[in-house]
Amino acid sequence: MRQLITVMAQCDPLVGDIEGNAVRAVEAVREASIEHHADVVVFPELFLVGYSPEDLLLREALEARVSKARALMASRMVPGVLVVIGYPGLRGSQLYNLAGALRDGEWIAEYAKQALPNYGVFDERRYFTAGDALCVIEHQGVRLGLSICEDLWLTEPAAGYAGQVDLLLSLNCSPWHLGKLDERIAVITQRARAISTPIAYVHQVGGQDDLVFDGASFALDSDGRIQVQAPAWEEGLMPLRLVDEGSGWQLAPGERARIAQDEESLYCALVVGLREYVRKSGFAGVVLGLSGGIDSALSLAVAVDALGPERVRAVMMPYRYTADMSRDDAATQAHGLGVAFEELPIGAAVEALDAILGESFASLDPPSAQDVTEQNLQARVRGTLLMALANRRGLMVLTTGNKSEMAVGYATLYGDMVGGYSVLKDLYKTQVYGLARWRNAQGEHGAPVIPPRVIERAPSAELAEGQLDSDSLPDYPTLDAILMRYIEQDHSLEAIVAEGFEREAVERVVALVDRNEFKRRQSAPGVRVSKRAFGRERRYPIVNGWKPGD
Ligand SMILES: Nc1ncnc2c1ncn2[C@@H]1O[C@H](COP(=O)(O)OP(=O)(O)OC[C@H]2O[C@@H]([n+]3cccc(C(=O)O)c3)[C@H](O)[C@@H]2O)[C@@H](O)[C@H]1O
Ligand SMILES: Nc1ncnc2c1ncn2[C@@H]1O[C@H](COP(=O)(O)OP(=O)(O)OP(=O)(O)O)[C@@H](O)[C@H]1O
Ligand SMILES: NC(=O)CC[C@H](N)C(=O)O
Repeated sequence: MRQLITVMAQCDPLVGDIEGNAVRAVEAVREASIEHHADVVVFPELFLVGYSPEDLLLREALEARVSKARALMASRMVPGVLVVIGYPGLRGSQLYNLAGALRDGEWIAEYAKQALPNYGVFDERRYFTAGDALCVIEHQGVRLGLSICEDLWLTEPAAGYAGQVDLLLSLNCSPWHLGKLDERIAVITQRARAISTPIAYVHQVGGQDDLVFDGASFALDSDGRIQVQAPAWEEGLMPLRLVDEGSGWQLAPGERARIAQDEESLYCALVVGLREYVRKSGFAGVVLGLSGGIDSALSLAVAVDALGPERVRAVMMPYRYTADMSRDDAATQAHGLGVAFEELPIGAAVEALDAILGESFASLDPPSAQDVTEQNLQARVRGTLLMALANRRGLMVLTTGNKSEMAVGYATLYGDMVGGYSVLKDLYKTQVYGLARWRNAQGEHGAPVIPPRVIERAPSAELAEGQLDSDSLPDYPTLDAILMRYIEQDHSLEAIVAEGFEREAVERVVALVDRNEFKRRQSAPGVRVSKRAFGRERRYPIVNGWKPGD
């Protein structure tokens, strides 16, 4: 019997650290060779520069740095092992998204990605020229074909490999959103069947700005059945075996890791997104305002799971509208999770600002019931204090807004919107509730990490006496149902009304969404978990005269 061991290197590069990523690759090849007796080691798409490098791809020094990194890899390779890795490369005057093959100190073949995605979060045509040729490498008697991510999402160009290769190596960076893994597996399964060839789907893991990559690399046999499945959300080397018992090369059954689904994978995405943002940016940790409400409570739970309690600080900043229940719940949660906790009352600061503003406001009519100046001052004092704590301690402020609030502008600019990163940014409020309940159910010995009262009480910004979110917004299930139709599904105002929602509520919500693009543009980045996150995937002009309707 002959066999070929291919190791899928599910690694996490640092975008832009080209030399560092080459060193990471060299170490992974060594480990794959020692631990798994690898004959072939495959890395994800663009691994040397990391995904997505965006306009770093336009830097003049890029080509020289990539060449130096490839030379470094060539000088430190394990003899006899074939390494396939992604990088950008100038060939002639054109930049290509390449997969190169290295063996015994020599780069022996190169494949240029043919299908360049330019939708959703992708902008590859801004940088790359499409390749037009297949690439087959022979290694230890096995014919290996190369392919890069989007190539397999189209019928062509993989079709050309049918009957020509024994295994197709696919290098990928496929940003995660809810349901993505199922979508991905369905597409790649179809491709394996169509060309009747086993496929090794090698995927990046980790986080980069707003994008998260789930790993979960896998290998399919020529009937499209998964024979090897790497774990999601963690780095690792996953071997797969091609065996020939006389009747040709077949993919042998291998390890099959359990893959998290639904809330578990959503929660993992938030944890990985925050952990990698903080680690790669070099912060000592994070600080957040803990209000006794659900958004900051869930953000705190994610932060502790991502960074450990010793790198997280929580601050309760009470004012006259803060209920005792909020103070108690904040303290209970912080102590339960073992994070540093302090109370910084904001009364003196709000009063000082009121006094300074008093003279300027004196000539104006008394504020109307709708005037939010005083409410926003409270939020801005809190934001100022959090930024001061972050400055002095080398921390980053974790901002806690969710997608429902960001959609309708229910947040204060330079107030509760201060912060470097947001874990809930792409989660509707109803999803926040679901995830908080899920996290509580995972507590050790059933102990909730979020006090149940925080989940059960009616949501309030506590910026005015007896204030409830429902005073200014439809209840969250209704708000989210309208928002999901308007934002995720692009339904028009009239179409949403026709689906049975109250016209007045739909008009109000749609107007708020349209009017608050200015606020979203100034909001912190956060983990993308949907197919239609604000920012890259939903780009609207701030100033515009579009009338909502049909
Ligand atoms: N198109 C545009 N382009 C650029 N800037 C624009 C703008 N339209 C308004 N602005 C500016 O923005 C200001 C209004 O924005 P901003 O000052 O933020 O204030 P605003 O949006 O008027 O009020 C904040 C709202 O968020 C609610 N809130 C605050 C804090 C926490 C929570 C919560 O539960 O999470 C809710 C609060 O109850 C209130 O309804 C305007 O005064 C104007 O200066
Ligand atoms: N009393 C407070 N102490 C500390 N932080 C606060 C306080 N009030 C508000 N914040 C911060 O501002 C954010 C916005 O809070 P607010 O209560 O106004 O609305 P929210 O969106 O319902 O959030 P939450 O559900 O966390 O209360 C909070 O998540 C928290 O980070
Ligand atoms: N990097 C890519 O080519 C990714 C595109 C692909 N359809 C995905 O998200 O999986």
